[in-house]
Amino acid sequence: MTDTAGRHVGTVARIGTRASRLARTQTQTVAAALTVAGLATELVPMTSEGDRNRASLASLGGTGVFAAALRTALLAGECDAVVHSLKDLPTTPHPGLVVAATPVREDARDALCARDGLTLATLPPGARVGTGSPRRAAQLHTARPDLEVVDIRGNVDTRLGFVADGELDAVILAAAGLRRIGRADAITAELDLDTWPGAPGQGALAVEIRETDATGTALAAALAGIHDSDAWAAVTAERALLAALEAGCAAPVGATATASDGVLTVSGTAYRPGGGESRTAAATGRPDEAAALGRAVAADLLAAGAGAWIAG
Ligand SMILES: NCc1[nH]cc(CCC(=O)O)c1CC(=O)O
Repeated sequence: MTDTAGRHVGTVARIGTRASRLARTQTQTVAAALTVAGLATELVPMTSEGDRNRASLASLGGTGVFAAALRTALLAGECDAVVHSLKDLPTTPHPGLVVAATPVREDARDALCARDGLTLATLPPGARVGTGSPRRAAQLHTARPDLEVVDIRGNVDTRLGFVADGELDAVILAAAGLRRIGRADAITAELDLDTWPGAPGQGALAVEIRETDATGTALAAALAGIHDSDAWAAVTAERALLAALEAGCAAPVGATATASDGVLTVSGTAYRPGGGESRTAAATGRPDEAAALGRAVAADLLAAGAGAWIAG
């Protein structure tokens, strides 16, 4: 295959993927969309430290543990594109790489997956709820100080297994991931974004490629065809908010932005790590102001005293 400038870009776009069911499903979805857009694709399996290591996300260094190995392989030319969950992607751009597409976003909400159809309101006092996320832990402590929050790790199937085998009463997971792998049946309550914002970028995918392939290639053209500009504006605002707080994906920060019909709304909430206190700020503007809006919301959160909860 040659690009519009006649350069050789390989006959098939090789898309690197982590081995988890969620990662494979997400990569296959993007590959299928690229095939429809006229590009031949092939999946290349990889392993990341985030998948190998069962230590807590925070102790692994949080941001970037899932993305790092994929990015190294991409830069080494072992694959031509990688698909990330945007919420796992560090906000600092990686030298030599660019996010070339964000497809239409899935559900950005968190979901409670509890035994016996229980909801956040009906879980009994002392119920054991699993999450590895400081944001979800702070949200749980805030909404239900009487619950026991248990730090867990593992992929989506592993976490659902803790409820199935009775070790935990519930776990909190991203609704998007559950839907993508066909496990929406495990959801007993979806958590409203107004009172329970998800992680910045949650529910959105990012396709990252080498900067040198970003213009004039068949890969770039096909990616432009699966890009959703509203999803891009929303996640750009949420990630600018996170970056301006100098916080990573392990920070107790939720953000939710929506773009439609030329209007972008951005809201962010920072939590005291142990729960019990939070600050929320919001802004509205145009999609092309996404990054500035996100930074403005972050500045309001810092002015309201949220900085002390995010540092460290
Ligand atoms: N940190 C793991 C991770 N990264 C992306 C998702 C779900 C899919 C998404 O949010 O887009 C998950 C699992 C979860 O939080 O339940």
